Amino acid sequence: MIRTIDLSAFAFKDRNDPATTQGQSDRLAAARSLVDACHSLGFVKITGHGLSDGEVDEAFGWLKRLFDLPTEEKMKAPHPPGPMPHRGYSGIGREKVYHLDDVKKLETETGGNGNVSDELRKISDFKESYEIGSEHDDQQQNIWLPDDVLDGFRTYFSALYERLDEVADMILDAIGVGLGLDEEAHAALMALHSNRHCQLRLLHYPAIEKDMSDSVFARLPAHNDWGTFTLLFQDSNGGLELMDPKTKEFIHATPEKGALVLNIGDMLQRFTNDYFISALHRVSVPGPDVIRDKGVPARYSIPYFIGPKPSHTIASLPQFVTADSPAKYEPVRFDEYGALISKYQYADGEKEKEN
Ligand SMILES: O=C(O)CCC(=O)C(=O)O
Ligand SMILES: [Fe+2]
Repeated sequence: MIRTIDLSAFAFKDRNDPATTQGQSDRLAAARSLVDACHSLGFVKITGHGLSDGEVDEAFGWLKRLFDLPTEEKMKAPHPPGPMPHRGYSGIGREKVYHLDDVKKLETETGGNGNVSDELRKISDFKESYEIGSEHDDQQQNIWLPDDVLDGFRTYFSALYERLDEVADMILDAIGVGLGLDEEAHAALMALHSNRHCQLRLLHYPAIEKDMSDSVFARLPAHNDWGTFTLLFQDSNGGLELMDPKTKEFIHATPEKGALVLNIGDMLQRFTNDYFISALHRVSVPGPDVIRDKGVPARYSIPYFIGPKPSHTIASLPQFVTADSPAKYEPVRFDEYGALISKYQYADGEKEKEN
């Protein structure tokens, strides 16, 4: 079962004054539970994060309006070829999500000559997405729909980015408190979050109709997120599954009103030298029998990916490297790591390079 941790002691400082003894002990208890949950599974549900149900419902209202637009309207903000900049709209099946191990295997099998990208796309992802970053990102500019297509879209989502960024900062701070880090280590932890380099992703997995039971497609294959951690809001239809690292079984993240799902990403795994494990997760498609019987409803989700600035080098914190747990990772630059992982995300980028 996925644990649910209430972080209101951190989110509502006015109600839980950190200067008081009660405020201090409430914060410490919540932070320790959070760390404990991240340590044992690598994912957790969080309530009391500061976003009201109304705010979350409003965000999903925007997603519905966005993805209900005709394709030619959505294509007025097209994601460019290649993985960077990772911004704008990607139509159904365009972006491919995969596990790095699958890529390594295919690269070995083909001796680097075969078309890994085509192989990965034999089963395409039945989803469409829209990627948004900070308006102050110095490396990737946002690609917005013109205002006459969806009035207020840009204003709304650039504000939501900033709002989620505050939540991310609060959660990272809580993790530091829960880990009992000293000032220097806490600062190193907080550097795993750059306000200008996070990513807000809007996702729509269309309904799978009964008559589609003969087609083979994925929604989102099992993968790890490569940043620090990810916060995810999902609609009431569910579908997200995360792997328990001990039993290797996938656990369904049952939707819970008011709760977001946090999953640890590769950078926090490396920073903690495996004290936190990056959570393998997926959105699966039920078998043909289920589809034939009743189909699968559409799913909307909003992940927010937290990461450091691209040039930041992530090294394991010395206190996590011990005789019992020797160093497992070389320091790595975040942008170099990301480039390795996202290489085949957009087939057109690879083709462009070949030509
Ligand atoms: O839609 C979901 O629930 C999962 C999204 C996700 O894992 C991703 O975009 O990396
Ligand atoms: Fe993910």
